[in-house]
Amino acid sequence: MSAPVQQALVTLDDYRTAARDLVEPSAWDYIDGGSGDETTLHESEAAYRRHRLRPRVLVDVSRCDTGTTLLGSTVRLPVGIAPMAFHGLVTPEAELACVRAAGEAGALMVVSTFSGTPLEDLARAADGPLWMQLYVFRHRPTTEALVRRAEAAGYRALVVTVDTPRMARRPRDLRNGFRLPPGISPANFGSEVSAGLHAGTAGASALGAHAERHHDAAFTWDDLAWLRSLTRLPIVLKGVLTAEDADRAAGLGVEAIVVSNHGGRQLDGAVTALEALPEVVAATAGRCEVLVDGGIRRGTDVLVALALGARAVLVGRPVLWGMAVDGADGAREVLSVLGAELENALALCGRPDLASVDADLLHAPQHTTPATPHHF
Ligand SMILES: Cc1cc2nc3c(=O)[nH]c(=O)nc-3n(C[C@H](O)[C@H](O)[C@H](O)COP(=O)(O)O)c2cc1C
Ligand SMILES: O=C(O)C(=O)c1ccccc1
Repeated sequence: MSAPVQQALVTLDDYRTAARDLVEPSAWDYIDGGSGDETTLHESEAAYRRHRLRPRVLVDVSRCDTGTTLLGSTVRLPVGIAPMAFHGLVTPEAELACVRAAGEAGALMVVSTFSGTPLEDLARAADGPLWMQLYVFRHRPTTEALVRRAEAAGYRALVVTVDTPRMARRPRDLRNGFRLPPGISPANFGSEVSAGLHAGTAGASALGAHAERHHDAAFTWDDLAWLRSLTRLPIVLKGVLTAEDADRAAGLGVEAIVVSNHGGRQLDGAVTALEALPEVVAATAGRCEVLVDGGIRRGTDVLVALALGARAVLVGRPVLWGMAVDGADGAREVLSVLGAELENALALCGRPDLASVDADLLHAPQHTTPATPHHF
């Protein structure tokens, strides 16, 4: 009998299915899971399914260009890799695989504070733009050192995550007593902050306990001014979901916002990022760039986000699926599938470039929560 034919992986969901069997179960749950009932996690993908496109015809789409700029850096795709902790959970090359894939795909990469590879090594391996994600720790010298190192290594922006004053209760991690396996540790700070991540307790997550101890839950808008004064790097706020906060951020001179509910991993029951996007875009009124993440799984999802005013999207879990399947090559393939789907969708929508994508591309959404409050 001949060997079974290896099925080609042609959608991001194919990568998810393939990755599931390759990742240790408690690590899979950490990556795949969300907080609470995982309502926001599921709704974040479903929100994209409720949009319908209005294609235009008889437009020259013999060449379609997916290129743009993000805070002045040129990218071939309006897609960045979302900051995610500990890529070593899915591939031994860890974050180095991801940096290589981002460079080959012409995509932005956002490096997590909790990368398992030092941020300087990643900068040396990169040939595309890198942004550094920052968790603000109670231990301010550690936070400040991360800023200085990101500046020195050539990172082009700081992405301050503001939806994680503490880690949400994530039932899968609590049940599994999730902790880091031996050999995987945060590489960007010392033992004063990294201790305890390998210790398991039934009913608790080592990462949750860590965030409780070290994330600064008292970090406020005033402290953001401190961060602003500390560095000339552009500041990006990740985790904004309301017009009020977006307006305040833009008023403080923040250069970009990532509309995000942390991939359904923080406040369960939160609005989806796609639903929040229009009010954030309206509130910022062009004062800063707006990106969105959470649940983007198809090229048409990218198109919907752009039509609602995002400049680009970030993609999280699918990149980990790619790396679980085939390291750097797998991550590059995931980005290339997404890019090919986007390019295909642009052609079939009669939109030869991203500048021609606007709200006219969208039919009135089906059964969505209104983005602006109802007036009864
Ligand atoms: C395994 C994992 C680790 C993450 N770690 C971080 C992190 O260290 N910092 C951060 O700001 N966001 C983190 N996130 C959230 C992502 O940046 C992003 O908001 C989310 O994954 C987007 O949703 P998606 O996975 O549906 O694309 C993490 C997400 C996952 C899945
Ligand atoms: O798991 C996460 O979503 C996350 O953001 C995080 C927070 C603290 C430590 C490691 C990851």
